[in-house]
Amino acid sequence: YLWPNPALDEVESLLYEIVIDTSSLVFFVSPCDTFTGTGGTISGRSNAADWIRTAYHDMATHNVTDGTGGMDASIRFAEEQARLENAGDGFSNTLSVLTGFSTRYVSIADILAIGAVMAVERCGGPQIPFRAGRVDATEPNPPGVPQPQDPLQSHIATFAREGFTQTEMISLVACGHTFGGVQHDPFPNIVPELTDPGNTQSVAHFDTTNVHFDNNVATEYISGTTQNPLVVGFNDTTNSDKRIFGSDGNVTMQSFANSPDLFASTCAALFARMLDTVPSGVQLSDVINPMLVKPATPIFTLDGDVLRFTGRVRFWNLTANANRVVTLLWNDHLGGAHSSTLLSSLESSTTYPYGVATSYIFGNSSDDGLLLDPAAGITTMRFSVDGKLEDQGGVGFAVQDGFAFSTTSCFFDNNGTAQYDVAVRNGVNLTSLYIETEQRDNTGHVGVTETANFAPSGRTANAAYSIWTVNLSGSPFTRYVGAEIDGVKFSTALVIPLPALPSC
Ligand code: HEM
Repeated sequence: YLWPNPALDEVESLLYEIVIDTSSLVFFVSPCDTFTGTGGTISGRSNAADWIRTAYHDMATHNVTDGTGGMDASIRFAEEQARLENAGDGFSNTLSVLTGFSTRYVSIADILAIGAVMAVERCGGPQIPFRAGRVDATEPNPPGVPQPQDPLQSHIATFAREGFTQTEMISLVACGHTFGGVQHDPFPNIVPELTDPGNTQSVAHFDTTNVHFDNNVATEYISGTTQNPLVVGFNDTTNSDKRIFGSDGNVTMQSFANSPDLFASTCAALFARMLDTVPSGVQLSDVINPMLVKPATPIFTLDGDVLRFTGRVRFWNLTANANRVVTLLWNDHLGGAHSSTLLSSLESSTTYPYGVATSYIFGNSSDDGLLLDPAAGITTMRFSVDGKLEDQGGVGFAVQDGFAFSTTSCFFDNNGTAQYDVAVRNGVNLTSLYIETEQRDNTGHVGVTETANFAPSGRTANAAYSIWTVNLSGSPFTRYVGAEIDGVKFSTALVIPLPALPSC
């Protein structure tokens, strides 16, 4: 994809800038027996298993014929969770962690899919190609998740309705059931109460490595040692894995038992298909790979006759070179071309599981040349690394300097109201300039509303920019400035008041 793309930029970071700290999604599956529901790690449960099961149950309502259902986060509705086919608290546990990671740009459905990917990848499984763009359903889907007591023919028909062949059904069930197990509480007719202080929720696991992706679900099944409660359960009616795994004479399960690699590659492909099963009309992105050159959204501040340009750029897997020279090149509105060597003192490197990111900050000090003449401004950036040009195949990295925060913003101390000034470049095709606020609705979905409009103040900032203004009270931290320029909407965090506005 081409930068800028706020939605894909965020997803790319979630997938590849993997740091395990309390604010990260992967924290909740690190280590893989982490369980944030009742009982913690001694419960016999795991977030990893819950997250994978949740993704399947969200997808399982899909109907290939009419294109309804699929990965759309409809599982978040209480009406779906109350159905017998969605027994257990695994869905509410999953959503209580993952919903908070959704944003205006990344839907809950995308986050559920990323959660499943992280659970598999961080717990021994293969890398799963990821596409973004799932759309959150606004109401529950009709029922349609398979249950253990259903006959084999019904399971085959259900997976066909979801878009999977019988062989794919066998495989996908095995791929899912390498994690977790069946709990006593929601399934008392399958699992008896276990009196095990290390398994307080009485979970009968599908294989002996229940928080780790591996082919033990197949090797234990083929060798006859399996304790999978859906294979050797005391009630044969609910032995759905036994009927499903054996439905092709064990050919598929035998192949998985023979080859961990075949199991891993089959699961990677089928998990991807499961997660990419979306209602018709939803358009997913291409597979998201790490971006080799990825700027962060630049921020412009207009200070009198100076346009300050601050930003950051991240390079992926650069070859080590102590004397590396990275240059930012840019074109301006007057036909000029400029360059500035980025300071190695502002370089930092982070090693992530899938690669090394090397970042440079630019424009936050006065000596690296990014104090621009406002009339010239900037239209596009390019980078050069040791002489090699990085410009998205000639397109460049387009930058929007049509609006900039103005340092004329100020604070009326008497009543907590601030005057927010934004400078607008003369001559831009500006349709509207407004304050945005984000809020979650009662289903967790993040919406954006335009809550106030800027108006021209009649003041000019300099020959190139005029000031628009709005007075607002309350915290700026939840607010964004939005602008529609040439029919395209841009949004940027409201950073004017930082560190502090002067008094008006
Ligand atoms: C005919 C198809 C299927 C049936 C009848 C079935 C049935 C079940 C049942 C009864 C449980 C126990 C849930 C609990 O105690 O909370 C379970 C757990 C699980 N299922 Fe399935 N399943 C099927 C297909 C799948 C598929 C296709 C996947 C994923 C690709 C999957 C992933 C999981 C996972 C990860 C768990 C463990 C949850 C946990 O331990 O919290 N299942 N399944």
